[in-house]
Amino acid sequence: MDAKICAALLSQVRETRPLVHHITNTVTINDCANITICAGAAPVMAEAAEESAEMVAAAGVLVLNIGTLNPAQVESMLLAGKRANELGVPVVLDPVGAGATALRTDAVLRILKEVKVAVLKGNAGEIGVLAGAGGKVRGVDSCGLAGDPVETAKACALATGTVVAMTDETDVVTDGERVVLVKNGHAMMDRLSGTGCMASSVVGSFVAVADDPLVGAAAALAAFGRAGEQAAAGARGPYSFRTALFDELYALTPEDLEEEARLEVV
Ligand SMILES: Nc1ncnc2c1ncn2[C@@H]1O[C@H](COP(=O)(O)OP(=O)(O)OP(=O)(O)O)[C@@H](O)[C@H]1O
Ligand SMILES: Cc1ncsc1CCO
Ligand SMILES: [Mg+2]
Repeated sequence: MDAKICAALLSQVRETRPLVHHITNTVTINDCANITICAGAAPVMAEAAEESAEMVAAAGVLVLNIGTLNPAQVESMLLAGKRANELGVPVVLDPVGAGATALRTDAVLRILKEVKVAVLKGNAGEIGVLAGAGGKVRGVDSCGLAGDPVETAKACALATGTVVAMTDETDVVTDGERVVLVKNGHAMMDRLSGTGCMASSVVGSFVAVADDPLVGAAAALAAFGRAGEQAAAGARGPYSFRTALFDELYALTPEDLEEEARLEVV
């Protein structure tokens, strides 16, 4: 896993333009659609239970995000997720707010039990909760971890049988054995609602074209983080940063990513 692979995957997303089927929250749904386009992929949001399994047949990846979940939406996620498994379409799960309420925690555990998830992408608090390692979540925000981030992410990966992508200042991507740290990004990304959801959309875009979900997730977080670094340069505050974040991901070249991706394989 190195910066060259990140660049190659970015090119591949743009060449193949995979369809990224989202069942996601109402807060950031539009941001997720547009960041997917800026990554080079094609979004579709389709959550009705009457169509979610049908839509996933056309997709390169399914992104499930429980940010504004309700019981009917969870049933639709399960239908789409099971169909994705039958078809070999990878599934990315964003456990937004897991640990904040029982509904959220239970929904994530049920999806993980009934659907084979390729990548579980959460913030530190969410992953800590799902690892049973003392994470804390208030609303949708991480209140941090009790223990070591790498050990927590590894424990979560082993407990869930997924690749875990735990976002923070340094992102930790692991399948429980291999560990990649991604050091791209900017603190401004934490001053804006939805960067975590957008990170899941970008992860989905890359996982759709990658042979290995761990490599796809790490490359995606490097690309998104690099866009964040570039966007912060001219931003006056969170909202001008937001606009620049889309523009910088759209403008990101494989050459720049190969030079600037800051990965550490541990
Ligand atoms: N302090 C930071 N420095 C660099 N990058 C950061 C920092 N905080 C967050 N990021 C980046 O921002 C993105 C979102 O991560 P974060 O952990 O904030 O998600 P989140 O809290 O779930 O987001 P949200 O709930 O607002 O959608 C990731 O790509 C992460 O790498
Ligand atoms: C603020 C918020 N509440 C539910 S989902 C969401 C978007 C970012 O997680
Ligand atoms: Mg955050």
